[in-house]
Amino acid sequence: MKFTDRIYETAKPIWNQSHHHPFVQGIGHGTLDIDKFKFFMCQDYIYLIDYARLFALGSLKADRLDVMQTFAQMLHITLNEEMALHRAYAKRLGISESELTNTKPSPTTIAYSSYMLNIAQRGSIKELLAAVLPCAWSYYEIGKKLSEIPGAMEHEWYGEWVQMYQSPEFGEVASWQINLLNEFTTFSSEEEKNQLEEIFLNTSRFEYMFWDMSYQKAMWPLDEK
Ligand SMILES: Cc1ncc(CN)c(N)n1
Repeated sequence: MKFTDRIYETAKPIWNQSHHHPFVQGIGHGTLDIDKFKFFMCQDYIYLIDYARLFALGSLKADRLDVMQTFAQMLHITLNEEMALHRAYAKRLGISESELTNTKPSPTTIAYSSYMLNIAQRGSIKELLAAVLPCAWSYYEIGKKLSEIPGAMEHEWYGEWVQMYQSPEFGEVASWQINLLNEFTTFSSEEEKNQLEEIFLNTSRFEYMFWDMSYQKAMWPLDEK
């Protein structure tokens, strides 16, 4: 059994809950409150800035030129293609680019980005891959599932989002990461595999929390006025 098949099976209950979350279902059925989507887009934009840094770190840590190139390509796609979707949405939603970049991160965004960056800075390239993999893989899976809902790809607000994440180009990013992680873990001990699985589960949990945070538009639970 491939290592990624094993961790996919373990994470399935978490991924199922993400898929059935009202935020995700609201995108697919076109019923999501636009203010929640706006909140998500702003938080996701600043999340992606840190997410892109992980690919830069992957390129730095790689000891093979082809792996460096792959990480560099993923960095390019995130900064110039995925984030272009957010910039285009922001324009339509009346959010300026500086407002978008200067979004104040929510506690969940801080926790998720910090966790990933910590793993990427302190850990091995395998740990870095285990941390980023749920991001591309689960979004591709969600995009594919939502694209099967009649009208989801044509929705005036959420159609472009579904189109982007179900696209073969986005699926290729997930496949790159899956193949690399399988290759790098060929000779890993059971102990190392367990550690990598735990990282994969943690970022899968953070993915669920990100949907929920967006649905609740959850910032700090404090009144500072
Ligand atoms: C929180 C989150 N996770 C994953 C992705 C897909 N790169 C994203 N845009 N945002």
